[in-house]
Amino acid sequence: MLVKICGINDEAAMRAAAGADLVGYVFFPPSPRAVTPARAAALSATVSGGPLRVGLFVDPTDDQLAETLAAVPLDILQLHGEETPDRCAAIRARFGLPVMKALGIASAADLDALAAYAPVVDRFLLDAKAPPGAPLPGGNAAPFDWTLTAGRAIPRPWLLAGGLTPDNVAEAIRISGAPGVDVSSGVEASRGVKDPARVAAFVAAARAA
Ligand SMILES: O=C(O)c1ccccc1NCC(=O)[C@H](O)[C@H](O)COP(=O)(O)O
Repeated sequence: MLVKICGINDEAAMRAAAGADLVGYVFFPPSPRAVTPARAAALSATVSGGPLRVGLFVDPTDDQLAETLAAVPLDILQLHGEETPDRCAAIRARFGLPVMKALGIASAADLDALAAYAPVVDRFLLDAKAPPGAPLPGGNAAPFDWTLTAGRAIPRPWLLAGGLTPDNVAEAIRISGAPGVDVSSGVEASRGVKDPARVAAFVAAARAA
């Protein structure tokens, strides 16, 4: 079970997430969880040999990616915008890092899009579609119907995201069949502020599932 804590923006949360496999830094300024590349580098230094570092971008330019990577080493690029398969392929080739493509899921038909991305990405993050009027494309505490992925062949390793919490993650894994999970809002004390106890509880609950 792969566990990712997304939107890490302070040291206490980073320490609490040390038992996770992946931590996500949000490089999208409108987000309340956004960090600068320099801040992400400082946070990474908090935990030696810690989780893999995922950089979350929304329709990034090559310049944004290059400037970010010059300031902070990242292990995986998460693309959470409207990036096409061709754009994912170009980013992966130019920057030489694994790409995790986030896709919003609201119906079984949305899973059909995975086939076009599978040859050019390394992992999927299946999230709820942003609710109408939501200011962010992700991190909205919105779940999707977990039965949609049950028994369905997903053509790359994947993480389940959207509305997960320490209390529902075990059930979500059981119903969806997910081999990995990702959380942001569900481990926060208030929007954009991680609660270290909830972070640790989420990791423990996902590991026990
Ligand atoms: O978290 C954000 O602020 C964010 C902003 C812009 C694009 C994506 C964002 N988050 C993506 C994630 O990976 C979240 O962990 C995922 O959407 C689940 O979020 P939540 O439902 O809040 O747990």
